[in-house]
Amino acid sequence: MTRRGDRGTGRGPGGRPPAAQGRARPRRDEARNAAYDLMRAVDERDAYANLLMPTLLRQRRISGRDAALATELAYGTLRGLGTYDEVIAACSDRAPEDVDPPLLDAIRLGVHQLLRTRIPPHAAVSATIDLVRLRVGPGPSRYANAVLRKVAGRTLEQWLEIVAPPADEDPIGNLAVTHSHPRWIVSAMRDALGGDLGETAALLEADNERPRVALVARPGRATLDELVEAGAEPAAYSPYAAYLPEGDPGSIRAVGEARAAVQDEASQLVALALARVPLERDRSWLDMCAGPGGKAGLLDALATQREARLLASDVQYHRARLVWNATREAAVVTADGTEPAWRPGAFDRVMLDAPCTGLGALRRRPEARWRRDPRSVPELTRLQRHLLVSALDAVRPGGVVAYVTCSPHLDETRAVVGDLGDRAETLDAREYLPEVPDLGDGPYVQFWPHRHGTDAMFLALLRRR
Ligand SMILES: C[S@@+](CC[C@H](N)C(=O)[O-])C[C@H]1O[C@@H](n2cnc3c(N)ncnc32)[C@H](O)[C@@H]1O
Repeated sequence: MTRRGDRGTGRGPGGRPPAAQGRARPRRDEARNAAYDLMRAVDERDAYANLLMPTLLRQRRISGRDAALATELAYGTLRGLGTYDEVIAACSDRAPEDVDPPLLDAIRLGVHQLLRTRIPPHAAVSATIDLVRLRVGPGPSRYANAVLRKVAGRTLEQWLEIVAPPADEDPIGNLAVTHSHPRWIVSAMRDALGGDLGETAALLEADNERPRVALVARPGRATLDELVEAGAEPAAYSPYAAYLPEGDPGSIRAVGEARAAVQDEASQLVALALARVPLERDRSWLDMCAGPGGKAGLLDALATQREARLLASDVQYHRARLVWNATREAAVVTADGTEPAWRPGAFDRVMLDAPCTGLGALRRRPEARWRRDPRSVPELTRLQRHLLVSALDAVRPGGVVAYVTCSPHLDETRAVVGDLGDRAETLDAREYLPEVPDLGDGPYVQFWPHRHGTDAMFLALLRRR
């Protein structure tokens, strides 16, 4: 990382301190410095913003409004940088990719403040210039100043009129720039939404919102009332879900004791749908890709209530350990689902929550959309098909497999479950979630952030013939 002094001495020509050049000594703003450090860690070390931010705030003892500001600035800038780079390009004689990354990140932070926050423009510019002087150097601050002053001359809407391709000529490009998503993701979302561009725009907008914190009360181990007493509000669909408007979920007793947990509502509902399919024999369940254990935690609780047993497995040891912590009665193993460690036909129900691009959870990981690579899709779909064949081998004839992805990409969803021949009967999964509206045309279920306030999770229920 470029540190103060790497690029400049902090002193003006002739050894004069910067204050002597007509500008006061730059002020160190803790919130903006934390946001900036987070962005640099994402760029340089492939850090996960949502994992690093709480640590960074704790280490620096940043709390309250400053913590909220640092988080908003960092996450908002990471989400919005597709739009911001187009604006920066229009205000500079250098393309963003030719700007030194530490300087570019600082300018992006400034653009975010100017175009998407209520911070007064003069404060946004001067705070950013201070940040550049402190962290990048006095020379680059002149360039940053020139760019930001141009950016400040227009609103976001006015800039979009200039920098976004016209919607009638290039609808995907228009949505990509307007809502700050890579083009290939916009195309994939549009396809999954049946070509509806208006709905695609609503989805992309929802991806730019921070998701609410959803909790699950694992049945038989915690109650919704317990979560409500701790300040949560019952959710719309899942009988086990509540949303926590504020506060640290870890401080809720039931969460601390693993009787409840943080879990997206759609994740709860796909597990519930699998458990709801009526079966004559119902003793033995498998969660094939269980780490870190969100769905396994709920399946384990549901299985225990009806005296069935769950085997939870993951190919990675450290993820299997997390499953161990999330479950109480389940047997947990480290195993590759494509090379089964179990007898064929041993299970009545199998959950296959397959590794995927995660395009359905972009709300949660501000930088994820820029990290995903469309070239990873064919490799993932090969693995998904392989795991699905294995899941169908693992379930007994008449038993049921839930194929789940946290991605609505058609290659990972319909294309994987659509060519099973006569190995399996596809059930209408919507019938097992009657409380949830707008799940699509069936027989599959597709959750959406803009429709349900959940991740964009896909579910197919397949009964082995
Ligand atoms: C989408 S995540 C599962 C999330 C989990 N079901 C939950 O609700 O918390 C996919 C998991 O599949 C695991 N995985 C990837 N390849 C696998 C394989 N060949 N066999 C078993 N697990 C695999 C990954 O380690 C990852 O933990």
